[in-house]
Amino acid sequence: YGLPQHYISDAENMKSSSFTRLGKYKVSESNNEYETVLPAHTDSSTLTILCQKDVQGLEVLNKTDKWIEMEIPRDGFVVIIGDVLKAWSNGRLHPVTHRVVLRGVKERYTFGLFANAKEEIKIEVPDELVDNIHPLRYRPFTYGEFFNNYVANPMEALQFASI
Ligand SMILES: O=C(O)CCC(=O)C(=O)O
Ligand SMILES: [Fe+2]
Repeated sequence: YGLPQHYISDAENMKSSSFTRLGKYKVSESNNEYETVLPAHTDSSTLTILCQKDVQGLEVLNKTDKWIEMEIPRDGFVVIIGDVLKAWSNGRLHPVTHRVVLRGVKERYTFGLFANAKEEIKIEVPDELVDNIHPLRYRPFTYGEFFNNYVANPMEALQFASI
């Protein structure tokens, strides 16, 4: 996108509050139907990296609003763009809406790395990503400001900073 190869920002300078999470999803024994165990959402991270053990279940929403079942390979990872990276990239990178649906009674385990900036870190579109064809779409904001909006309204979390 025209950025220098090494773009150093505050968030890159380890001022992060990234975390990992081990997830366990289980359906009730009595339920033989498909069950949505994690509702549709986009991530509040900058970037999420996920792997899982054996049981599939991740689904992503495509451009025509169809749910697509992801097949995560045994030793593979899924990389999901978070809302923050959408703003940071001036709208070039797109956070995918995703959910977890279980189709059997076997529990599903996932392990995720959620890359996040600390609350006080400013998310600001680099000048290189703004030009006549790509006018500035998001004003600068702190991660904390974003997160408050995400909690209040997860599906429109970037609205507050949209220009
Ligand atoms: O467990 C998964 O496959 C997805 C988890 C997820 O989307 C999340 O924790 O935000
Ligand atoms: Fe997610």
